[in-house]
Amino acid sequence: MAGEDIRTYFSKQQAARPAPSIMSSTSKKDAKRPASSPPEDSKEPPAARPKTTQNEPPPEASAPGDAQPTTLKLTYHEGDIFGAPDNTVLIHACNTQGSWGAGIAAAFRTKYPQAYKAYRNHCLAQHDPKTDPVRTGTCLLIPPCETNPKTAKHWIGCLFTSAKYGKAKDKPAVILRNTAPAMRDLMRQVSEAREQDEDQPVESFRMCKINSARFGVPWERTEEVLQGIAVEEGWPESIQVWSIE
Ligand SMILES: Nc1ncnc2c1ncn2[C@@H]1O[C@H](COP(=O)(O)OP(=O)(O)OC[C@H]2O[C@H](OP(=O)(O)O)[C@H](O)[C@@H]2O)[C@@H](O)[C@H]1O
Repeated sequence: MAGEDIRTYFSKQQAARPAPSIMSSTSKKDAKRPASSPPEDSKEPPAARPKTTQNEPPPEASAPGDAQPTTLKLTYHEGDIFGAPDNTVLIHACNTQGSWGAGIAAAFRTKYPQAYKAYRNHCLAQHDPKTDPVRTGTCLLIPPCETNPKTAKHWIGCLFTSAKYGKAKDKPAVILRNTAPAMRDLMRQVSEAREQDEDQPVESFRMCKINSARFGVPWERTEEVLQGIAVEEGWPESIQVWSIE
């Protein structure tokens, strides 16, 4: 991404969204929904949609000749995800219990102790795993917050794709169902953060092969879900997938 104009990296499609509360998706609007339901999408209100009959395609389906929406592209890279330049968002999958206990999450905990505190605070203080759990299908976006001056200025995107972890983790189908809304929530929050504070611009996105190890979902299934996400204005059109294998 170095040297690349970030305006070419983000989509220029028109959006019609009001601005934003940022960083956590637990907005007042969302507070009424149950813990396991994904957030509403920010598409046009239902009233604006054409009525359909049984013989007509659903409103989401495009008519013949319509331009297809741009969908998210993934590019593949080998190497250390943590070697990213400043202003990169590092994305990983998380449980809602406040644990970055193993796998790449444990590496995040070691490298970004302040971010780990922010994640714990979100799961255990802003929410409560027993009485008011973080909703799966959402994301916590943590801006660069480390106090060690040697630590790179990385944003961290925590995709809540499973409520629990270990043997109690959600089933693959549930994790996959949570993945697209969590990623869309991340995109929305990044887009809003860029509108609000130009001093901390997000310039690129790196993710590991989320869900694929401890969460037990074959990468190809997560890949298919991510590649189906329609890109909205201000969202990145591509995400880098980094692996060390
Ligand atoms: N140091 C490292 N550097 C670079 N890449 C590394 C790496 N270590 C692993 N990878 C790769 O990163 C991908 C994802 O593999 P992971 O198992 O981590 O994540 P996941 O998304 O399946 O599951 C999430 C839950 O795992 C955790 O542990 P706890 O349940 O808390 O104990 C969390 O807290 C969540 O809950 C795989 O391609 C690994 O090869």
